[in-house]
Amino acid sequence: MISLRHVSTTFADRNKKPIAAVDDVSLEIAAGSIQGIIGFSGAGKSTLLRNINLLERPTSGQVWIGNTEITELNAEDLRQARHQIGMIFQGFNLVNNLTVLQNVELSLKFAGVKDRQDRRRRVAEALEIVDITDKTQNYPAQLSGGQKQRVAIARALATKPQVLLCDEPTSALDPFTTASVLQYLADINTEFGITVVVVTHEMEVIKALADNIAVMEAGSVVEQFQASDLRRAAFSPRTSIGRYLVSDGISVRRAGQPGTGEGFDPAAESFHDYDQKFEPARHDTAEPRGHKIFAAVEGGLR
Ligand SMILES: Nc1ncnc2c1ncn2[C@@H]1O[C@H](COP(=O)(O)OP(=O)(O)OP(=O)(O)O)[C@@H](O)[C@H]1O
Repeated sequence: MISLRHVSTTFADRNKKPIAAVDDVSLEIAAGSIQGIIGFSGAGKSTLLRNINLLERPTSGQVWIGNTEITELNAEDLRQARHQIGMIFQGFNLVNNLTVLQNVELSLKFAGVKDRQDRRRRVAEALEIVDITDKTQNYPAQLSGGQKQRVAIARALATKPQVLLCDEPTSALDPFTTASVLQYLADINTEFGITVVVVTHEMEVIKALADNIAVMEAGSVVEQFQASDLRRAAFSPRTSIGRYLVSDGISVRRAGQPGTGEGFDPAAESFHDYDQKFEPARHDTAEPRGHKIFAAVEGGLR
């Protein structure tokens, strides 16, 4: 239902030299699925995500949401279409001098919901979905990171979108809070059938959440597979990220000791810089989506 067709986005660097942030990407994202996009820092993941709602308009190519080519829409039609596409960010992007209620209500005001009572009812519904009704009158500074992200999710859901774009949604959160936020995203996908697109550099996030995975390198999608492929013994990914995803984590060679030959080997992969951003997969407790994610830590989270 989301179709990116030959999408390219070029920026100019400080010396006016072109940077192909996204380079001829074609990607089909099935309605109701969770699509993960993973890659090196600077691979073009965020730009590609922002291409989907034209927060960053592609230099060339087409973006289709369902039967609508949104790259063709005029400003007013695009404004309407954007209400079908919610977005959350690593830094939450809440308005600091507005309460939780006012933050969520803002998206409804922008969407043109005129009736105040109607807005308030929809705010209450959205806050209920992420279990944060007790913080309605709080300001963002009075919330934890996880609570802020839940408010941001409520804000994105208030207009009842078909698509939820998530740009590094858990990168600023600790592992326990990460598990909680991922569970909400999984539940929202299951319950409302919302298509979720998640950009992240966190391997365990991709493993826990995504149905389908696209690996980006230097502006291109270089490999695609399904999460279920990662559990097939015969699956042999081409990219180092794919190999990391099927491995149990990083194996480090120690001087004078033989390597185990298992896991992801940063020395062998020439992957040092990248690896500093990545943590070993610590949670082998992740269950398939639809079950509780990270069941071991779930009890005290909500
Ligand atoms: N507004 C911009 N102006 C100029 N260059 C940009 C702009 N936005 C992104 N870029 C460049 O485009 C490339 C892709 O950036 P992008 O943020 O999409 O990558 P990313 O994979 O999301 O990386 P990260 O995980 O570090 O956020 C990078 O080289 C980046 O410096």
